Amino acid sequence: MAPVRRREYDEDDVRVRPGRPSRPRTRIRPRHEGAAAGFVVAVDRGRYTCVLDDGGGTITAMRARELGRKSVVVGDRIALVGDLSGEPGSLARIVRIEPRASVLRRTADDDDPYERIVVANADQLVIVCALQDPPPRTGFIDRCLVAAYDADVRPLLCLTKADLPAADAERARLTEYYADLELDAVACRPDGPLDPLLDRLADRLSVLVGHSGVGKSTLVNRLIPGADRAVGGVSAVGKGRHTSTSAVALPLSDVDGWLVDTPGVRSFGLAHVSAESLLHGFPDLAAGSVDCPPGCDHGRDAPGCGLDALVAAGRASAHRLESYRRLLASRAGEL
Ligand SMILES: Nc1nc2c(ncn2[C@@H]2O[C@H](COP(=O)(O)OP(=O)(O)OP(=O)(O)O)[C@@H](O)[C@H]2O)c(=O)[nH]1
Ligand SMILES: [Zn+2]
Repeated sequence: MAPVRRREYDEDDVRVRPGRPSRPRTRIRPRHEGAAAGFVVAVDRGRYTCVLDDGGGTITAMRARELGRKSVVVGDRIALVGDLSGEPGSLARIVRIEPRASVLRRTADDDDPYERIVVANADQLVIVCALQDPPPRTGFIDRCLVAAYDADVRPLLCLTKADLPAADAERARLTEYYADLELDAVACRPDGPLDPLLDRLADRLSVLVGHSGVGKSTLVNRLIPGADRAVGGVSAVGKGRHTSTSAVALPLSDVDGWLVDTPGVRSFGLAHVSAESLLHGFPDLAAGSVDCPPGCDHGRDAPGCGLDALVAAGRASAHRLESYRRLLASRAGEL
């Protein structure tokens, strides 16, 4: 008999029946002891593409009924049983979702109560933003920062089209705007090396998010040759083949690490983020809230709000406060 490993049992597992010879009985056997570990790289209509930790093979799986209503999302670490061969037509079962290190959420709109998880276990949110064409929008970046801080995921600003004429001026403007934040940023140009970006992607699960046209697909295709992400909305392979709008995790070629492309996610609705958490997305303003009157909502008309005092004292930027209040108002359905 195999030796019993202690951690598989605890007091709840052993029931001693009174009045009988005290023979401990195992009530609960550790479930799916031999299950394989893996992680989810794509989700498509109830089918989950998973990569096995052991050997790195790719298999297709479905959810086991015992998962109940728990959703399985890209990035989830899971336990798999059944047919793990990966042969065409084979189907494994996901029997367990491991605890998530981070959960990146969004709602479709700021007033949409239905929140969905974009990616589990992400280490980093890469906010892709062009320096020109389209010009950078700090409102979008601020919104992504809130989502990142809320999810406890590191934000990285990735500035594309650094080769265009207005790039330097725009970059200076952004640096100034985010001067009070420890916000890491890299700039990319088509003719320049991607090493600074690769350094930051190495050994991480990174999620890319950006508006249409900022050069996200171009970037993914450079980082992962063969990824065939549609550039300019048109697939390199053929029309319609890459119109999927769900997230997909792709392995980086030159370094260890994964990149999650989120074609369907153009921005983050923040209905699920509380007003206080929203302030965490603005660490340069947060200090002001200690001087607020009790119950202050930090809104535009809040009397005696400490955030106004902070700006008046020159310790924070009025533009940043304006951006915070715009998000606050948008969440409250005022826009
Ligand atoms: N000048 C310049 N143009 C770029 C750069 N990166 C991308 N582009 C161009 O910008 C346009 C949009 O690029 P995409 O990679 O399709 O942008 P996207 O963010 O994936 O947008 P969608 O395809 O709509 O999702 C294309 O015409 C690219 O050739 C860059 O670094 N510099
Ligand atoms: Zn306040």
